[in-house]
Amino acid sequence: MKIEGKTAIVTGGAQGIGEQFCRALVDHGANVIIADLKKQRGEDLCRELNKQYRSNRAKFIQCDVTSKADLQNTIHFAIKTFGRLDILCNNAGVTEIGNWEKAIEINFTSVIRGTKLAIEVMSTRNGGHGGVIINTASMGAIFPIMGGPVYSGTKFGVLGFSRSLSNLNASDGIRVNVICPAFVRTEMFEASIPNYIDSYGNDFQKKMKKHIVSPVLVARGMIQLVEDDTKNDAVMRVTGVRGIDYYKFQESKL
Ligand SMILES: NC(=O)C1=CN([C@@H]2O[C@H](COP(=O)(O)OP(=O)(O)OC[C@H]3O[C@@H](n4cnc5c(N)ncnc54)[C@H](O)[C@@H]3O)[C@@H](O)[C@H]2O)C=CC1
Ligand SMILES: CC/C=C\C[C@H](O)[C@H](O)/C=C/C=C/C=C\C=C\C(=O)C/C=C\CCC(=O)O
Repeated sequence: MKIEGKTAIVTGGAQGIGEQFCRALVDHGANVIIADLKKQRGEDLCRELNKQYRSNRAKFIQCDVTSKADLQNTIHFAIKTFGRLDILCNNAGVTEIGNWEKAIEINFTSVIRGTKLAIEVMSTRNGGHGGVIINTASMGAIFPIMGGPVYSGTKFGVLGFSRSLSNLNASDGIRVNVICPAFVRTEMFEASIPNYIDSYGNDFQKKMKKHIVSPVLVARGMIQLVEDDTKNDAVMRVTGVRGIDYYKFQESKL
């Protein structure tokens, strides 16, 4: 997909990995809806991007992904503002610390709901332009995480859900891909270090140093998944040891 002129929504776009997704998409000429709970950070990023690119291609909308109405409102805002929706990054996520049920709602249920709502407007069967949906999982969707069993469960869920939509490319013109970053130094990761130390020992930070990746590299991977029309049902890894590569699963026998 040529990104220039297309319209993207990034949930959790106000900071961390999502912020770099928004920066990369605007840099590639997209209109970007920054959807997040964090109004001040989201509006500040929006202002900064529009100033930097002398454009009005970034918009912020306050959105709680656990609210169906907020997700619907975000999608309608994209279409009302830019006339189309081509790219959805279901990126918002939290750790399970303090509220594992909420983590399931945000990391898994909301990714399902956001995907289904976007399909309705993007599908070529409904007069849409087709497009790409990128769901942010984690290397914790490939490897179990002792420090976050529910978190890892939500990411395995995102992986299984997303991979089960591979038929949409042929039927609806929508490619669905998954991005699995390793450790990225963001607020979420910093908050999880005590859990990791409890589970993996005091030398966790030393052991995982080589596994830290930059959010800018994750955004580069996302751009690759959007631009490359051959990428459907792709599971991209973004890791310190291998950089950007693709995880190969055994082919289904069905
Ligand atoms: N940091 C890491 O090591 C890794 C993170 N990930 C995933 O990447 C995604 C982004 O994580 P980070 O940037 O690290 O986290 P972060 O905590 O820095 O940013 C998450 C963003 O999501 C927003 N958010 C949280 N709940 C929300 C809700 N209910 N509605 C709307 N927005 C909401 C937050 O306000 C924040 O702006 C998450 O899905 C996370 O699971 C995946 C692998 C590694
Ligand atoms: C608890 C949630 C807190 C914050 C976010 C998590 O840290 C993040 O989502 C989890 C990351 C988990 C990473 C787990 C393993 C990473 C492994 C590697 O990067 C090694 C890469 C490849 C090894 C296999 C191979 O060499 O082919």
